[in-house]
Amino acid sequence: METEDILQELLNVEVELQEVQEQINALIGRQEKLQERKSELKSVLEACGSDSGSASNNGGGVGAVEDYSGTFDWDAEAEDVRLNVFGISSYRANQREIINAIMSGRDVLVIMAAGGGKSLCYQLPAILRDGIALVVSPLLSLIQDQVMGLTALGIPAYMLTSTTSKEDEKFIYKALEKGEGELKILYVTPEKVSKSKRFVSKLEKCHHSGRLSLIAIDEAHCCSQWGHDFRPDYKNLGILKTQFPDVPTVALTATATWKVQIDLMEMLRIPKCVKFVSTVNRPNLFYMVREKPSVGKLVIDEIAEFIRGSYPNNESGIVYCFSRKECEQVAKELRDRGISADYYHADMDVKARERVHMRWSNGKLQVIVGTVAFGMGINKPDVRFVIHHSLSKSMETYYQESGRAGRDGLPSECLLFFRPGDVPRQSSMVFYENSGLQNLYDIVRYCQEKRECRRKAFFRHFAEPYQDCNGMCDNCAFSSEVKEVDVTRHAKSIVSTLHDVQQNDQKLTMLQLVDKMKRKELGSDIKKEEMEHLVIQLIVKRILKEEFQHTAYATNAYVAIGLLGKQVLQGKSVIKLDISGGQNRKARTMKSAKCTLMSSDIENKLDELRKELAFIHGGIFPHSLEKIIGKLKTQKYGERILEEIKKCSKFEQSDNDLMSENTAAKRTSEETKAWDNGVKGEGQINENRAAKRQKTKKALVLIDTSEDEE
Ligand SMILES: Nc1ncnc2c1ncn2[C@@H]1O[C@H](COP(=O)(O)OP(=O)(O)OP(=O)(O)O)[C@@H](O)[C@H]1O
Repeated sequence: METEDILQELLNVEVELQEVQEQINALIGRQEKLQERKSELKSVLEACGSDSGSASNNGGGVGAVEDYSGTFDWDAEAEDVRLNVFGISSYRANQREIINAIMSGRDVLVIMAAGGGKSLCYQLPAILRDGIALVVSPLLSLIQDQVMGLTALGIPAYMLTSTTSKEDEKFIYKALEKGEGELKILYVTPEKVSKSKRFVSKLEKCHHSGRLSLIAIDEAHCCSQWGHDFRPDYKNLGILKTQFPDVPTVALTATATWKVQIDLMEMLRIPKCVKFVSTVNRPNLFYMVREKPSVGKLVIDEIAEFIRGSYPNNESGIVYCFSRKECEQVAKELRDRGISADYYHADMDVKARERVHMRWSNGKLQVIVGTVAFGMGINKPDVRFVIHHSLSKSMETYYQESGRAGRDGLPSECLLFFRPGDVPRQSSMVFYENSGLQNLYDIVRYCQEKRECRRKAFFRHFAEPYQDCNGMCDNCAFSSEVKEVDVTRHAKSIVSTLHDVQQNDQKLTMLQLVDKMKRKELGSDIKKEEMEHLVIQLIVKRILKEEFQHTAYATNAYVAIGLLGKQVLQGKSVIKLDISGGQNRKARTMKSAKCTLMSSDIENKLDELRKELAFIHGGIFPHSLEKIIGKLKTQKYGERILEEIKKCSKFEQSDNDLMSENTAAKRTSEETKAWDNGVKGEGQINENRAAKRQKTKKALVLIDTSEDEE
């Protein structure tokens, strides 16, 4: 054998070995994913076997389900606090059970969708139990909101953060150490626990004298590196359980995949916690995806048209953008089109950000155009639309971001603009994260889906059984003409083109590849945009793959042949591409959708509203009532809700004063029934109302003050 031949064969063997190694890596990755999915499906099966909303015990061994819905010693007192302190007429799903589990001294994990009412689950036991409850929360703004709300309800709540005055700090430390002064709920950031020895030592003293009532960890998904908001200081919170093993710990989050749940239970050292998982479904959100025009100005035209058409009365919304520069540009262009919009991103100084946030919260600004920095801590309940100018980095992030719409339970819209060209921008940011590319490709699949219910993707992602969408997504609400085109020939040509390119030691970006393909005669029977979709689809299916190269200023994404590329070249795969007919996607909005929508959810919402209004009939002032009515008028189902409000509003006096108690006699029979179901007699009810009116007034004063400050 000639030396040259040997060298050639050696080279071939090395190349093949490299290929085999790549395949092994990919298969190991796939194996991990499948293992994870297997466990998720098993837990779904378990959940299906038991009643939904029931508690599962992670202790293993003994019966998997515990019942916290029965009667308990503290029932009457809990009802009393719920009604008289929080002014809440009835529990929502799982709240009572969670409260009972905490009261029973158990560690608890609560997974409840945004706006579901997680705060009450730890705040109510904090009041019932003797001593001080410690709440760890990730953001100052969240803490401030909570403390302000609790203070308005007359609950002694404080925060110990960088903004706390010396005087308050002294008061808090005295309360912890000596039990002096009135302190029931103390909010801190995770940094306080992990970095302040002084604080932890005071906490130890508090515990030592039996006055640490419970520990609540809000936004607990921040513990996990697999979650979407990992915060290193959350990792150290496990010391709380180690130091205070007998104090019930409750971890709360809106979303946690199975992997995140395992991770956070380990981090917080609560392996035997009772788990309450409520559905991730947000039935009031209408999900839709639109093809994003390649010309930037046309995208803004569409966004502006959507806002003007569906939300002409200054209803609040958020537009999420990929970059800071894009935020500023989009906000300006929306303003040029007559929409009151401003931007929010991490590059602004804190004061400027707060100002924008405040104007938006007060309804003085209709739209915030933000990066992901505009995230956790947004408590505005009446956000009617969330628009994604470009795709998020994962299903989980999209669920969170779009979930900022409709926290008040009223119908709201989530619109995502997708174009394949946005994928490499995202992938070059996330490829180094744990499962970053896989997560991105999951949402790409969601965006490219033209038939399947959008909710199905969420249920699949969070390993939950499917629930009816009730026509609340574009794919369910509108019949669409989708053509399935056989593009095997094109796929083969793409792979062989890339093969030639790689042979010549060259690289192509996605757009360069598409251009090259379009120049070939073969590509001419599908449009350029369709070719882009095809390339992205081939990447998601591992026929192609993305490769990344760093320069001094950026990371560039290139397309290469993927694990399954050879199969296509050998003619072993058939590739199909869904192509939409010529429907006008702009006409696809919730307003025009014929959804059979969520009658039961609307009924629940009405019921809650009815009870609430009957309860605070004198506390709602005519101008705020007008505001609610104005907002609801533009809403689907608004008319129904409006009628209900009007029914209740006959109790209102025309001036801003409180209603005289004798008008209570005019309550409708339904409202009377709601009251009869309550625990109190009429005298007590009147007292409740008076208390609630006071609280409402107090809260309004607080809001007014903050507006003045602005
Ligand atoms: N049982 C109930 N009946 C009526 N309103 C309730 C009930 N429980 C909570 N709420 C109200 O629902 C709203 C949302 O509650 P909360 O802020 O606790 O939600 P959350 O689950 O923490 O949401 P997020 O994850 O978005 O912060 C609040 O205005 C709260 O007062």
